[in-house]
Amino acid sequence: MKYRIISVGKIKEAFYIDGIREYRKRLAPYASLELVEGLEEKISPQARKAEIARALEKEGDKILALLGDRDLLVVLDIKGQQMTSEEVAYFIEKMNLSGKSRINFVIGGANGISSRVKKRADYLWSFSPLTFPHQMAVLILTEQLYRAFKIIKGEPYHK
Ligand SMILES: C[S@@+](CC[C@H](N)C(=O)[O-])C[C@H]1O[C@@H](n2cnc3c(N)ncnc32)[C@H](O)[C@@H]1O
Repeated sequence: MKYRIISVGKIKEAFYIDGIREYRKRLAPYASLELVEGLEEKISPQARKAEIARALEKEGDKILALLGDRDLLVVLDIKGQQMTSEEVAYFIEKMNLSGKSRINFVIGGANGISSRVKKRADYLWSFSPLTFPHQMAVLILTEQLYRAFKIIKGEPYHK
């Protein structure tokens, strides 16, 4: 199984870049994790609802264009289902038996994710009811994937 994070926004801040790089390095012995970023449509901070909606749809088109029949889609969504880290490990094991070839984790930009992408999702995953910046969501995701693989392999990891 391959794993791919699709982040609509770019990872720009050095401290996020460093943290994400570190967890991807730690993950490397367990899984191939690709990171696609920067699908964001440029809109002004004063953009009205209709312009935001159009941008979300264009971002949604770009995300959906990356997916084929053998792709599973997990959308990171504040209003999704919450899981413990053990449940994440079980979820990944179950997905690994699905017969598909890649799990895609999508993290939205400043305005979230289009409803068409959420409809295509196999799972909507919420880390917590708190809202995190997209870069932090990517960092949390890489750490939780690393933790999940340590649990799956029965290897120790500092609590
Ligand atoms: C700044 S947030 C977007 C906030 C936007 N107003 C919304 O409601 O989706 C950017 C992205 O980070 C991810 N994210 C932020 N907090 C999250 C959480 N608690 N659980 C899961 N994903 C989260 C989501 O993918 C979200 O689209």
